[in-house]
Amino acid sequence: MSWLPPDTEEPYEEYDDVDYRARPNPKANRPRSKQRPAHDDAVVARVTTVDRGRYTVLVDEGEDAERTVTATRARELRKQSIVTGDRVDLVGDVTGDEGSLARIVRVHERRTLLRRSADDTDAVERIIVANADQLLIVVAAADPAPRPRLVDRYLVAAFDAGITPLLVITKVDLADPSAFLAHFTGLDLQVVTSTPEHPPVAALLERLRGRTTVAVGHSGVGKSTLVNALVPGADRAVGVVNAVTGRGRHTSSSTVSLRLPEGGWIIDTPGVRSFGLGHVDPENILRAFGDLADVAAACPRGCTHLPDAPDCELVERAARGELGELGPQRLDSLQRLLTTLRSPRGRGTADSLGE
Ligand SMILES: Nc1nc2c(ncn2[C@@H]2O[C@H](COP(=O)(O)OP(=O)(O)OP(=O)(O)O)[C@@H](O)[C@H]2O)c(=O)[nH]1
Ligand SMILES: [Zn+2]
Repeated sequence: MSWLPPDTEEPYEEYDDVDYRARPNPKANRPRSKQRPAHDDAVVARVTTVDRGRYTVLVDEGEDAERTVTATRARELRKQSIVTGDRVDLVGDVTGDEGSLARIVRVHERRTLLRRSADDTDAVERIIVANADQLLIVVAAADPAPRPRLVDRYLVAAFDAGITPLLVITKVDLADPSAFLAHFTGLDLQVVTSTPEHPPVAALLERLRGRTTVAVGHSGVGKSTLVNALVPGADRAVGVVNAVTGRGRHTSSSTVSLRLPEGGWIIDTPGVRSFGLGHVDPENILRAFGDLADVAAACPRGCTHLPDAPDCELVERAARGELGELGPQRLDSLQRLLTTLRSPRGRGTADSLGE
């Protein structure tokens, strides 16, 4: 499992080397590290799918010898989470031949980490995807109705992870999304709209090229339809929205990496419908609003930056009209996201995902 202790910025290094090597070896007098092979012959691989302790990885990516290999994890990595998107070192049978099994012996340092908690009061986090640079948030204009607070939660997760969000509104043939989109005018958020007849393939491929993008969205919004349009042959199962619940059928549940025709990856996360945000540091959210973060540097220590915060530099400058044209709206968005973090989910239904 990939549970990690709370309040640990970079827990991986700890698990990577120090943790297990320092442990006394009950079976021998020699230090355990001496028994361990150096794995100098290890090859680098990309984890594309994780399924109950089995990892599907890609070796020699982009080369003639590129192949898919099935792997397990080395015993000493039992405390280390290994997730889709990870770069790993692989030893053993790395041929990828039928019935072969390789072994993951190291996980490379991660550039980004998209994570979630079980719920908002829970600081224990679970990593969803490693090394992604973009979060594709798929929302339907109708059927199911869009919920700004759900998108807020996705945005918080993206900003916390240092990942760029990109919003796709599907089913604009069914409803006009402008009222919904008005919620996000203060954000640096690219928005693309989609219908099955006019999937924004060119516009999206442009933004996805060469990057690793994680796609998230509530069931039934048309994410599979979109992924199929983007990745010919992806064959993501398209469900039917239940007329009563407005939800789609859950057709698959494992996170899958799909290669984009023009380079780059899209990682589909059918199982991820909610984002507990208990682990998120509000500072990371503020950091995503660079201009406001600069101003907030002059705030009192521990300032919440919420409308009632005493002597908040942001609130005061906004009131004096000194935050620029979009400033008040941006502050509004920031405050909404910070409030999202503070209000435990599950009390109301507005932002609970009903799953
Ligand atoms: N009218 C309309 N229907 C769409 C659009 N995109 C998808 N749909 C339909 O919405 C339903 C759900 O689409 P899916 O692609 O399965 O949705 P999903 O988000 O992958 O849902 P899960 O598989 O449950 O995660 C299907 O019946 C699609 O045909 C759209 O832009 N307009
Ligand atoms: Zn403040």
